[in-house]
Amino acid sequence: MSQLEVKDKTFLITGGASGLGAEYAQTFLNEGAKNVAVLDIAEELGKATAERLNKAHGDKAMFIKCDVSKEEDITSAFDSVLAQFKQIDVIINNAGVMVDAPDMWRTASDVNWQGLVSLTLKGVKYMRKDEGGLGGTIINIASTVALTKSPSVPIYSGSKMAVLHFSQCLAVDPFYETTGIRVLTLCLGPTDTPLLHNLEARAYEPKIGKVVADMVVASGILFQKPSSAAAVVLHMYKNGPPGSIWLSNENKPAENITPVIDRAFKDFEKLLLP
Ligand SMILES: NC(=O)C1=CN([C@@H]2O[C@H](COP(=O)(O)OP(=O)(O)OC[C@H]3O[C@@H](n4cnc5c(N)ncnc54)[C@H](O)[C@@H]3O)[C@@H](O)[C@H]2O)C=CC1
Ligand SMILES: CCCCCC(=O)/C=C/C=C\C/C=C\C/C=C\CCCC(=O)O
Repeated sequence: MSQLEVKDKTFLITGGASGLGAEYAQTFLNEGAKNVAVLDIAEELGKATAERLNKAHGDKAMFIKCDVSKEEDITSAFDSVLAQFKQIDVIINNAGVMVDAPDMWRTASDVNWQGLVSLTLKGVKYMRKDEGGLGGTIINIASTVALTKSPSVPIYSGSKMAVLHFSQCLAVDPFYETTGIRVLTLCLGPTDTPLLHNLEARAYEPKIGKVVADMVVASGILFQKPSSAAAVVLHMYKNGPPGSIWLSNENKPAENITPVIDRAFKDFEKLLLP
């Protein structure tokens, strides 16, 4: 597969006001993206990010306040991006929160899971070539916690496993041949953003949160640079075959882990199929 162009493409990035979403916006504009729409619940931050991007890149960015846990926000944000930029070629479903605490887990699950599903379905409907669209790319952000067991944040981890499995099921052949839409998934390892601050308060139970927070400090686990994650997303966008799953961990280059995941599923199939 030849490399896909970033030039002339319009990106919609959720959770793009700060953290990794803002890093992805910057990276794709640096690569010549035509436009970037930043959707986020954080209004002041989002406006400031769009202003900064516009200063550096000449009015190519827009901010739209959008809470991805709210269906009506997603619909109206999607329509606003189309009204302003006339097209959407790439959706990065990046918005995510890690809070399994009793008063927050439902809202967090709506953001991490339902919001991502909703925007993916909206993107598919709009982009699909078999219904008059131009095709495109949808990048869904999962996590390495979808591949390992994290007892302190089981709800967050479950939502990331759901993201991974939803994306791979959606992409099964002949999805790409039919729609012209590449669905790509990123399993992201620990990356230095506010998501990993204040770990103690994020567990489903305070006692466990303390244990994890202490363990992370004691183990000296590497939080990779946001720029490493962005480089992987750029690589995936340019080179990722439809349905592929990628790893970004410890500042290493992009690794296509589709064969590893497929092998595991083949083992399940051996158990389950006649
Ligand atoms: N930082 C890390 O170690 C890892 C992050 N990830 C995933 O990467 C994605 C981005 O995470 P970070 O940038 O690290 O987090 P972050 O906390 O630094 O930034 C998250 C962004 O999402 C926005 N957001 C929160 N709730 C929202 C909502 N309801 N609607 C729209 N936007 C909302 C926030 O305002 C913020 O701008 C998330 O999906 C996260 O789960 C995955 C694995 C590791
Ligand atoms: C605390 C889990 C942080 C999850 C953030 C994420 O999406 C991906 C992180 C990848 C690795 C974990 C990073 C730091 C945590 C280190 C040990 C976790 C132990 C998990 C647990 O006990 O639940």
